[in-house]
Amino acid sequence: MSKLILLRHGQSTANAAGEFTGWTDAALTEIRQLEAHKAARLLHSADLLPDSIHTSVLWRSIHTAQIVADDLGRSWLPVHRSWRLNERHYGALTTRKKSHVRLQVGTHQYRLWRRSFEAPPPPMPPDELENLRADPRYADLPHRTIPACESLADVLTRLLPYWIDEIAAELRHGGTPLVVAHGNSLRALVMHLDQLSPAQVAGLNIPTGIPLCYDLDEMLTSKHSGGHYLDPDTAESAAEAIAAEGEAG
Ligand SMILES: O=C(O)[C@@H](CO)OP(=O)(O)O
Repeated sequence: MSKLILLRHGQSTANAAGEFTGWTDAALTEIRQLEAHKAARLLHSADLLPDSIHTSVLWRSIHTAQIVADDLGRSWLPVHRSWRLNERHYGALTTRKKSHVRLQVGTHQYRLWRRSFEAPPPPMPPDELENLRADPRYADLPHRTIPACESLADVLTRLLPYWIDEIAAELRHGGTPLVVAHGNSLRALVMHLDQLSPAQVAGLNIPTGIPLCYDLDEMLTSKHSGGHYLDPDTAESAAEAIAAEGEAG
């Protein structure tokens, strides 16, 4: 049996401000760095010690992973980074306030953009996309690989090769990888692991800073659908709060 640990980065400044973040870099709020420290404590108490770390190429995932590794006394862990673990590219919604978008386009469209499997948000304007494509962290990628926006289906498509080639390969060799990623890249991964339907994934919200653990058999099938959060009560209320983002007012 293998163990997989998933962790959404600690709450970022953009999360706190109620903005769509996507591929922009947002720092962890000072107070929310505590979430990363708490995640390490939970892992330590559960005796769940990762032997490798996978992050996206976005700061909030990189910084959270570093705090967790340091707190576990495992700063030496091998770290693998990939744009394939990035947050969903929110296109033209990036940096916009969620509540403003909902008021502008209506609740139905807002929810479709935010949580449906198929609906992509409107594309990022060409000049902003050019800037993104010029970012050195994406220098090795063909320009057409950097999208102007992504649906959750697009995220799943770009994430699966990394899951198969890197994370699943490690699990098959008995490793315990810690994947520190984002609300929507983790929704896509959980959808794959738990074989969720598009309707089911629409209701799935991943809280920040609480490790979600999966026990997987040799076929990498989960023993318990949904895995288990190391702090289930907090995870439940935090997931409800995330579902409600942008809905008030
Ligand atoms: O802003 C974003 O990129 C994500 C969270 O990281 O937001 P949401 O939960 O609304 O998909």
